Amino acid sequence: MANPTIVLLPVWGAGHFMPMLQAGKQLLASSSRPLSLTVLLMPAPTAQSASDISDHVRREEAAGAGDIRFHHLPDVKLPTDHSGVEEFISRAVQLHVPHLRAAIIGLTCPVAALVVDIFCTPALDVTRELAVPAYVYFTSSAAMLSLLLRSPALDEEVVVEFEEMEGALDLPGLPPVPPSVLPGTLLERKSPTYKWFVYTGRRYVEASGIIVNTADELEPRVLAAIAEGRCTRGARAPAVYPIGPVLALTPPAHAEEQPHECLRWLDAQPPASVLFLCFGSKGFLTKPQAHEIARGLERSGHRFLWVLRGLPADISRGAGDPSDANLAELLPEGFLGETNGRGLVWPKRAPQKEILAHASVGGFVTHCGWNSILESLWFGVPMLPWPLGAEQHFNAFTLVCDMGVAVPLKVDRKRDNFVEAAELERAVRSLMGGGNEGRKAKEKAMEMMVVCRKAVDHGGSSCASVKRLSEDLLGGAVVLPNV
Ligand SMILES: O=c1ccn([C@@H]2O[C@H](COP(=O)(O)OP(=O)(O)O[C@H]3O[C@H](CO)[C@@H](O)[C@H](O)[C@H]3O)[C@@H](O)[C@H]2O)c(=O)[nH]1
Repeated sequence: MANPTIVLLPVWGAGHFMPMLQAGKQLLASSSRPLSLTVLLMPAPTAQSASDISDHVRREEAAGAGDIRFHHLPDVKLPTDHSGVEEFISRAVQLHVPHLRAAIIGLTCPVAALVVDIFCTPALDVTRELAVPAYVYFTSSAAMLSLLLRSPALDEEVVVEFEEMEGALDLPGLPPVPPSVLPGTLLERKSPTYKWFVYTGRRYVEASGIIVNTADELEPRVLAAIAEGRCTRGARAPAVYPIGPVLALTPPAHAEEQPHECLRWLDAQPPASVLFLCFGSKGFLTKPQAHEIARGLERSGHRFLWVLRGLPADISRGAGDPSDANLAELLPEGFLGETNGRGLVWPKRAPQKEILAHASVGGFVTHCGWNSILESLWFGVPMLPWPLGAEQHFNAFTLVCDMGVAVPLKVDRKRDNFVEAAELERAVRSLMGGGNEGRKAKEKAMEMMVVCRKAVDHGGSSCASVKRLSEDLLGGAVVLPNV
């Protein structure tokens, strides 16, 4: 009989697809018996995501490493009347449920599990029907997982909107959480995205396990709280496998390849002197905000490498990718000339991981996507958190208040996450200027770098977790009637 296969159902965003595939590859590599990967690809909703994914698939197929098969699911008519990204993805996944079912039934080998992205809760219906073990691949932090698992209880305990409640929220394993940092999905209880969040929290307990892109040593208290059932009202929570940091690191460039222009610019800068600003795969800035940043950076006097992206061409879809920035239109007149030599503004997607790995980078202004945070920790770079949406305000809170790897930045969430020039200048000076706050964040980030690398090394906690997971998957493999 053919080797058992792990079926992956990723969603298309850069912060979801790549880490999930990478995790799947780690599982194949650490399994004691041969396993294969079947990756189900839902058609991506934007041209950029579609081309990112097909590039990635092409590279994987060309490399031919491991037994990995990609299976394209048919097109569906995507929703256009959604109220948020979460609802958009979740409804798209719902439309794919029949295709998913057919794809799994059509497999001609035993199925070890279906591993679904955090947005793919509707797929759990298929695993239940076919009695296939279901696992969730959680692309965000364990802190965020604890919030999700605890959300059905919070929904009953708190009767007003969270922002109107008195005091802080109790999330086991974390310092008291101010409601103002909760993900936007939780801030309006009547909204479909709120309902989606609580529904997801309720259904996660059905999974055989939750694979989390974190390490035991990064979030020890939260992981312990989940394992002890303190986030699920004492009920046994699904087994949690912290296997991170899972980072899809770019292989070193061939000697004959020219390094990226941003890296060549960094080569000419002193060690740890450059502040790197990048707002994730979806982040873009308006002209007033870009002006404010420009003024803040100029006045701070520090060196910077700023990835500045413009408005998506089609903003109505909620999932649009930012466009290449028109710098002449977005930046104040004269800014590029005045900062020439100590600053570089890059208007397109940049090789973030390679930039964070560069010795000249000393700080990172990040939108607090979980992958960006892990990448920053992996290279020991302290952060200035500038959350823009999703669970990023909550991530920013944990970076500052729990991990201590970031200097706080005042972001006005009620004004579309606006940051004033003076506030940015203050925070940049604090992070990059050698003061107490910045030094502490740097020390902590260096500590976390060691922790992250140890965790995935042989004998490390995440390495052990991947092994345990691959054994559990092998043990649970199901033979469907078609085999
Ligand atoms: O110019 C760029 C911009 C981004 N990246 C990469 O793109 C990924 C971005 O991932 P992440 O930092 O997680 O941000 P998002 O793409 O915004 O991720 C979504 O998914 C994450 C994981 O669930 C959530 O934490 C975020 O809030 C959500 O917005 C990272 O690997 C970056 O290195 C680049 O290489 N170059």
